[in-house]
Amino acid sequence: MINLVNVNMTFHGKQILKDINLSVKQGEIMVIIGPSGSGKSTLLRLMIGLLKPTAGEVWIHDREITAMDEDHLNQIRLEMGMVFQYSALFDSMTVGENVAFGLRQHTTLTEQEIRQVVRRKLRMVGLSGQERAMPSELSGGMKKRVSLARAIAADPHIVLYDEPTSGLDPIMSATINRLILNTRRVIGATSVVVTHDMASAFYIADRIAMIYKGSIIAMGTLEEIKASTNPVVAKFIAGIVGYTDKGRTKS
Ligand SMILES: Nc1ncnc2c1ncn2[C@@H]1O[C@H](COP(=O)(O)OP(=O)(O)OP(=O)(O)O)[C@@H](O)[C@H]1O
Repeated sequence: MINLVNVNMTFHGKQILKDINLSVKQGEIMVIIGPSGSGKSTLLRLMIGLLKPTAGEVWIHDREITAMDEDHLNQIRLEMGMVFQYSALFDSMTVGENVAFGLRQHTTLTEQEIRQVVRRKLRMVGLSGQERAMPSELSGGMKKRVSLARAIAADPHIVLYDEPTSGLDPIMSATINRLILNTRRVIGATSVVVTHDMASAFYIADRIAMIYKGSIIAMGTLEEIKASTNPVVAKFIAGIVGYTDKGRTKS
């Protein structure tokens, strides 16, 4: 369970997030949509404690994390996995070492146990036998899948995804979408997915929250979002106000 209470975030005097209240239920897939620069990635980084809000509270299960020191935050992060926007694999490590990284750092599993987990997670993302490959040998979609295998290596209670389908063709996007659903089914993880890909949002979301200029302007099930009378929401989901490949919004 994730709970954001009156969260505000300011960078260099500019308010990026305003009075955000967001509750993600156990096992739910919450999708965050919104134009480029509206504060979506910032929201994810607040949830995993990489940023501290200027004001407000961030609750992970029953613990409020904003005032925690790094040691306590690291303990909380053991229960969380994050799939970063650009996969963020360690280029000098093999695929297997990437997936094993967190397990080696933070668990007491033996090497044999770690190898078994790595094999299982790579199988889950359709990359069986790729342990020895280097990230540079992989396509973008494969890198995303390795990144997902790494994020779920320790069976986290919470998985955060930052633009998991960006830059992928429709077939690979569909594969990633199915993996997100499968991850929730297999490990029961509470999931937050930031995306500008409306097809993906519609496919995987239990609920959708739309951020616009730092505020949540709509939240609800797919049907509720589709029925929104807010013109900004209606235009966004119809693709009229949206994200372009150049990272700018059009209106
Ligand atoms: N560490 C930082 N320091 C200063 N400004 C920042 C920082 N991180 C984000 N910002 C600013 O906050 C705003 C929101 O950024 P954020 O990355 O959260 O948006 P986003 O909705 O995820 O955008 P995109 O869809 O393009 O990834 C942007 O104007 C960005 O420049």
